[in-house]
Amino acid sequence: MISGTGITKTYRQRGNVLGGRDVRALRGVDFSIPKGGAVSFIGESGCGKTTLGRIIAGLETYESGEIVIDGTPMSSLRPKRREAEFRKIQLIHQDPYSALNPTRTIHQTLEAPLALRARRTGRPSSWVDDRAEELLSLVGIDPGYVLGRYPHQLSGGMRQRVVIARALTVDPEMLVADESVSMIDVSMRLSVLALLKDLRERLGVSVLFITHDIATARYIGDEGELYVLYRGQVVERGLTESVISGPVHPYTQSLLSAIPVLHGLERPGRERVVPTEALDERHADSGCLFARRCPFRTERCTAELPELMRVEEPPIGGLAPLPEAPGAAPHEHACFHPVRRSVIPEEAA
Ligand SMILES: Nc1ncnc2c1ncn2[C@@H]1O[C@H](COP(=O)(O)OP(=O)(O)OP(=O)(O)O)[C@@H](O)[C@H]1O
Repeated sequence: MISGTGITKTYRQRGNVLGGRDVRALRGVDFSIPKGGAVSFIGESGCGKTTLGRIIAGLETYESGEIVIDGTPMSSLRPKRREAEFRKIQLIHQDPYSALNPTRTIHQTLEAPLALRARRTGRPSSWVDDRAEELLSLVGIDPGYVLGRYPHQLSGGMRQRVVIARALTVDPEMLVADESVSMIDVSMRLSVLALLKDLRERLGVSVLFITHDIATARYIGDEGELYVLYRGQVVERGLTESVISGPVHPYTQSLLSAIPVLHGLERPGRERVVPTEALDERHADSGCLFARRCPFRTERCTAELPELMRVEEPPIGGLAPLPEAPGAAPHEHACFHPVRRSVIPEEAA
């Protein structure tokens, strides 16, 4: 289990000739990713998803808050032990062209981390080759075909699978896939998604998926949880299905309203929400961060910052909430005027 509380991150812009301001990338984010779980972070460009993913993978510093891995707070550990804990979380580089060393064969690429692991765990050196073959088979490629080849001799899809196999060499507990920084094409994207789903089921590894595409989040996390980020704050979270079928925060509703309609088969949701203006980082930092763009804002919204709170029962607005399974993540939102709206495309009559 990997969790975080109150994570904040500011990128300082000292000496910026353009007179830029510090960027508050994360403003006190809490999250919890259960063992074997599927969690997606979504939000538009600049909301802080990549920063959060990199912090969770131990690749970025943060000013305040705490990351806890399997019950151990990371701030309590010395750097070497902390590094070892963060190794349980592997970021999958989504650009398969630059993620692999072009001068090394696939065998060499996998051999280095496996040999280190064999030494640490007292395994015989023959284990290294066996495990390399096993991992390649696990990600769906023929070891005999790829082991002696260099990255440029493989297709993009194969390279992507090798990258995932390399992440698996350390037996991680969690894979972090940041799609927002990826340059992979649609067909490759789908096969990576399917592979991650499969690995989650077969190995029990948890998957954190970072994307701006809500449909992708729905596919990867159909049994998992969805976190919607806006300007460094979680504005809504809960079971993916619950958030997608009954969003209560106007920002989530605006993301869902933008899902394209299948012409002739669907019609737009009846209560689609369109922000009143474009995202602007210079918008005020006081009150609700979405207030300036929200069609439903009131005076309270521009004066006070709403904290995450549980979606109330009985239903708010016209739509009934999904029943919550015992022990399931509660559906929460940060809005003073939560109303369920029918925003996703509906079947055409
Ligand atoms: N190294 C950096 N130095 C300064 N500002 C940064 C740096 N990295 C990110 N930022 C800023 O922090 C904010 C959050 O960035 P981040 O990349 O985490 O967002 P994101 O939601 O992942 O966006 P995208 O989908 O475009 O990758 C943005 O305003 C971004 O410009």
